[in-house]
Amino acid sequence: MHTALLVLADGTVLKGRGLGAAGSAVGEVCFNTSMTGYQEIMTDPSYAGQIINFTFPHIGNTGANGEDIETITPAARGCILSADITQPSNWRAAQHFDAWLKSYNLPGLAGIDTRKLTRRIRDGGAPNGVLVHNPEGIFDIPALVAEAKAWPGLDGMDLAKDVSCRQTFNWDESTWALGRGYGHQSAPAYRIVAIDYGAKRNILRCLAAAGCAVTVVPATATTADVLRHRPDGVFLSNGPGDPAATGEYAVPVIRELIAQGLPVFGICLGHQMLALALGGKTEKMARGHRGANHPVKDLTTGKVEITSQNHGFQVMPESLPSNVRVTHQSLFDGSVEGLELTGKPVFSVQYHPEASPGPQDSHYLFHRFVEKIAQHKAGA
Ligand SMILES: NC(=O)CC[C@H](N)C(=O)O
Repeated sequence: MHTALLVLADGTVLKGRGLGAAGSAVGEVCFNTSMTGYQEIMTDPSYAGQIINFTFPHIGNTGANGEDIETITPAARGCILSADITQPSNWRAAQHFDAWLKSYNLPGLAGIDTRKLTRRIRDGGAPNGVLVHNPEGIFDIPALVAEAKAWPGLDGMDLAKDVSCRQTFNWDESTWALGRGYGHQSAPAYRIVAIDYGAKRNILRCLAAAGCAVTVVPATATTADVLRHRPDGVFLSNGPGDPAATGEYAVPVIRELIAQGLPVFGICLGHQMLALALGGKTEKMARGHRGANHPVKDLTTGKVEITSQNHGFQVMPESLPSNVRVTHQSLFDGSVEGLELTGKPVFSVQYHPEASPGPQDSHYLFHRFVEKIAQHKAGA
C-alpha cells in the first residue's frame, strides 16, 4: 500500500511510503545534492515554502541529535527520500530520523525515483506540489492537484517575516568542537547587529567565534531600532522567499544603514537585498543552487572555494551600478556569488560561508568582516 504521494501541479502523481508526521504540505519542490547534514538542511529557515528532494539516496543513516539544528522551528515543509530510513548508526545519534521528523510535525515520503524527479526539476524548473502522508493510504488526487495548482509559488512571496524572531535577543554561542560541543563568546571585541530574515544559527555562531557580541533584531526592525544598539557593524542574514518582496520593508533600512557608513556583511537573502539596496535587481532561477559542493571563484585572488549553497533567486550582474563590483562567481553557471561596494566596508556572498552542512573553505569571510570593522573603527 502506498501511504504517501507527491502530487505536482501538472497532475503528475508519485507514489511512495510515508515518513515522519501524517499530514500534508504544499510548496515548491526543490532538490539538494548534499550527502550529509540533513538535519541542518531540514532546519535551515531559508527552506520555508519548500519541499526538499534529497538526491543522496541514503538519508537518516546517522540518526538525529539535539545539536545539529539551525533553528528550533523548522520551516521546510517536508522531505522526499529515495531509500527508507535505516536504524541510526552514529555515536551522536539520540533519535531515529523518522521520529525526529514526527517530533517537528514534518511529513516525508520515501521510495520514489528521486533521480528522475531531480532531472525533471533540472530540465523543467522547480514545480509546485503537495506532499501528503496518510497511513490509511486514502487520497483525493483531483483535490491535491487543485491544491498544488492553486499555490501561488515563491516568486513574489515574502516569507522572512514569518520565520524571523519576534523580539530582539543577544547571541553568544560560538562554533562546535569535538569534545567540547558549542563554545561561548565571553570577551567580544565588536558589537554586531544581525537582522534576522531567517538566520541560520551557525552564522550567528561564526560571528560570535570571530569575536563579535551579536544582537539579533527582527526582519522588520527600523534603522533607529538597529542604531539603538550602537553597532560596529551590521549583518544581513539568509532567509526564505523572494528578496524583492522582502525588500519592500528591508531594503530602505539597509540603504540607510549603508549611508551611515557602517560596515555591512550579507549572506544569501542578505546578499540579494544588499544588491537591491545598491540599485541592482534579482530574478528567480529556474532550479536554484542547493548542495554542499558548489565551486565558486574569488575573482580577486583567483582561488576556488567549495561552498555550501541554498538559493533560488540570483542577482542580475547587468543591473548593478558601476560602484558595485562582482567579487565571486559560480563555476557551475557563471552566476553572481559575491559583491562589494567599491571603497566601502560593504560586501556580501550568495553562498553560505558558515557551511552547516558543508566545507569550511569560506569561513575567512567572517574574519574579513571583523577586519573591515576594525579598520573602520580605527579610521573613524
Ligand atoms: N538561503 C537563502 O538565504 C535563500 C535566499 C532566497 N530565499 C533564495 O532562495 O534565493
